[in-house]
Amino acid sequence: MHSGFAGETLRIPVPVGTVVKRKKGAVLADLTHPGDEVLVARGGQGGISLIDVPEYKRRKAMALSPNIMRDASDKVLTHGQPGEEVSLELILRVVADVGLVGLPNAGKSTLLSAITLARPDIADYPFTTLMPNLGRLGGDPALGALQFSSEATLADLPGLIEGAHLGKGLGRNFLRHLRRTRVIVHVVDAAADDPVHDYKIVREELRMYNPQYLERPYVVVLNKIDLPKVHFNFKSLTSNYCLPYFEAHDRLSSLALEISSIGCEEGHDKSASKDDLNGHQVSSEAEVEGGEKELGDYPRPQAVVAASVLRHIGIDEMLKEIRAALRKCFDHKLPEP
Ligand SMILES: Nc1nc2c(ncn2[C@@H]2O[C@H](COP(=O)(O)OP(=O)(O)OP(=O)(O)O)[C@@H](O)[C@H]2O)c(=O)[nH]1
Ligand SMILES: [Mg+2]
Repeated sequence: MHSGFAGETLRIPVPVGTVVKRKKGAVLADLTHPGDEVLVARGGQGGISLIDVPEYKRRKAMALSPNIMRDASDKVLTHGQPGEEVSLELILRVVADVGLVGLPNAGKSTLLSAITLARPDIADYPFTTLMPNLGRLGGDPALGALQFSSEATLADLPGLIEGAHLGKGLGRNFLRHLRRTRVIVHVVDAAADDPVHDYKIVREELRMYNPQYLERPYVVVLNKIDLPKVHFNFKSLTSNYCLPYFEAHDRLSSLALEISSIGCEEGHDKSASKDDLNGHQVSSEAEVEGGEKELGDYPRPQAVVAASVLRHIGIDEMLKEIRAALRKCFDHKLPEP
């Protein structure tokens, strides 16, 4: 019996981080490492030529298979069988250690380009970034060999808006990219009218999409401090933080203080304490456990740093804090996607 050459294996290259699942079905593979492969459809059984097969064996094979063909020169062949056909869904979840999140125009892409060799599009209008951009942060030169390496991949994500978890803006399309990140960096435009409100919108969107995101160590970058408005805005920041005229110059520190106080000490659910930072009574533990956790019940930021990523102000301090957050979760296992 003769068989022809086997057909070529069809390999479809996909980016690292691709999840392969059956359309509306089970996940077949999560390709998180370079070189990972998965067989999604087997090739068919090849056809066989019976030309040189002795007559009695040929008759036997022909009797066994209904799948027989005679060509013009009376050569007998059995047909091959078609290969498997599958419908798949390929979902990309980028593999990055750090995810940059914030409202559109906050300066996420500018930040990425300031500390890595990535050159994403940057522009003064919302939704400049439509797909995640990745950049590689080098190790900390201050550390010697064999010490903790803070090399990390950063993902700059498209801007978030209120209702993103429901699909508004670019919606859920990119919130899933945070799944594999260990550390989150919130980029906040400190020159905006109400940066605290902006920051809360983003945290709230993360919470609504996946509350686990709020448990991860995070750093808040108050960006654009080169703009005078950041330091001299005589309007109140929020209703709780009305700044009298003579304190207006200290807007930035008040902003940092207010943001760093949103949340609880790690390991201490705010609900366990009767008083919050402002001395207000908070709900009892039982009440919070029974209901949904609020932003204040999740950990506070590791750090709130002021920077201008465009003018390279505060970059060292920012990197120090991002590296500290990375170091903190260095040994922690990533949650299963
Ligand atoms: N003055 C000042 N402008 C900045 C700073 N960082 C970013 N910008 C400007 O802010 C605008 C938006 O910057 P991007 O980096 O594109 O913002 P983004 O957060 O990536 O925006 P999206 O991709 O739309 O979500 C650009 O015009 C930047 O030049 C900063 O530190 N200071
Ligand atoms: Mg961008």
